[in-house]
Amino acid sequence: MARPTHREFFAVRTVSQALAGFRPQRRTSVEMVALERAHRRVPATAVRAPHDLPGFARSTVDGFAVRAADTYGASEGLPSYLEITGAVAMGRPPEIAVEAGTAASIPTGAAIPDGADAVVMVEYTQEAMPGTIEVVRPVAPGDGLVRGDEDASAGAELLPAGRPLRAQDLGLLAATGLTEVGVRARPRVAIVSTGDEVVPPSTPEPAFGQVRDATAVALAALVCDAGGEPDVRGIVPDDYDALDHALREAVGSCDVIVVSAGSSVGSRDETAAVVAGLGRPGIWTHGIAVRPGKPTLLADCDGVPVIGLPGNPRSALVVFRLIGMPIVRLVGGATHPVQEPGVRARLDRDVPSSAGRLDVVQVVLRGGVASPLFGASALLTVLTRADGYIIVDEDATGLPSGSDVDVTLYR
Ligand SMILES: Nc1nc2c(c(=O)[nH]1)N[C@H]1C(S)=C(S)[C@@H](COP(=O)(O)OP(=O)(O)OC[C@H]3O[C@@H](n4cnc5c(N)ncnc54)[C@H](O)[C@@H]3O)O[C@H]1N2
Ligand code: MOO
Repeated sequence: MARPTHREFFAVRTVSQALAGFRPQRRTSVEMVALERAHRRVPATAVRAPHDLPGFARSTVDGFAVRAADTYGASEGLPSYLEITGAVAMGRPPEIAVEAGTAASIPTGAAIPDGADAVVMVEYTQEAMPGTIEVVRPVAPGDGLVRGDEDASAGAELLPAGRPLRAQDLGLLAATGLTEVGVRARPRVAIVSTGDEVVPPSTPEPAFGQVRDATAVALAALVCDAGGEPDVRGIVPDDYDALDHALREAVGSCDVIVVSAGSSVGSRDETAAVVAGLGRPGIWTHGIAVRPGKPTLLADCDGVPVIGLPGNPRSALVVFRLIGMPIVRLVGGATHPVQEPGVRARLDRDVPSSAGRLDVVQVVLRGGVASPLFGASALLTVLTRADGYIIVDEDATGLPSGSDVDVTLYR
């Protein structure tokens, strides 16, 4: 009698072990990009201020540049009288200096003239007679202005390495005259779909038993979200040689490889065998204690991280968000923790879970109440109906109805 073949994977790693322990060394190269193209790109090194910013002391109000001491004790009943000796023009060096008993009119943003150490807002002055103002409120030195190095002093770190550039970061770089920035190239991420039954989404009428590839295009979108450049490489049949060929090609031209399906223990599931022979050190784990997504595979093949995702599209997307996107970000130099948008909400049903396994549960949000969505991993609409998801940690054995939970929102 033929002995039944029995293959098995072990969920030997938890999600946190995977996130902390599977840290590929690979980083993309550095390229210079113009600010206009730098949004969300990742600085390869910290950016330092080439000079003081703003570079000269500036007024922050419309008013009069003064010596603060000349205004001490000023009030409505007992104003200080100051002689106006001139006006500072916007965008030009001041042509006058402020001496004791005098003031210069100044607009918001203009350079503070020599001798002045504060600016009185125009609202706290009035013209006593032509050429003389009354000041009815005292100012302290430094009031109504920013110092020449107050935004940044020369050499100070403006932006950290590894934090994707945001709109305000681009504004700061522009203000310092840095019109280009050195960033990591976008990691090129190969997306390989496998399965004899999987056909392109454009297939008008799949044969009975065939399914359209739902995963590749969705993974490509998540790759973009993680700062990568998706390289969708089509559908490979459940065949060792075909998959071996497809993955070898990808290793030569990509920074990360994502294989969807074929990670489980069925007779057609070739991913692990192919990945094991693809490069060193090879498979880091085959199996992660997560639901959905247990048959996940992580490998480093000659410096290229390989992520084998479960075939069910929903599971694939959940795992890629949890474990794949951090890998893409890391290879692309993003070392800063990502704050996903989230809200607190109250669960309206019990959520069961087993200890030792992390569960990702989709929820619908209505007025601060989170309703869990249940359904087989094969069902995509559980994801599309959801507003976000909650995580039941490894050490919890479920969450009771009424618990306050953190919901991570799908954007
Ligand atoms: N005996 C066991 N069977 C299964 C287990 C198990 O632990 N023991 N785990 C189940 C879980 S959980 C998942 S997830 C799947 C994962 O299987 P594979 O990664 O080997 O993937 P396949 O078997 O090839 O496909 C599963 C399912 O997904 C469909 N699929 C695959 N690719 C696509 C795609 N690109 N677009 C749309 N749908 C896709 C495929 O047709 C299958 O229906 O294994 C369970 N079984
Ligand atoms: O891992 Mo399966 O991915 O639970 O559906």
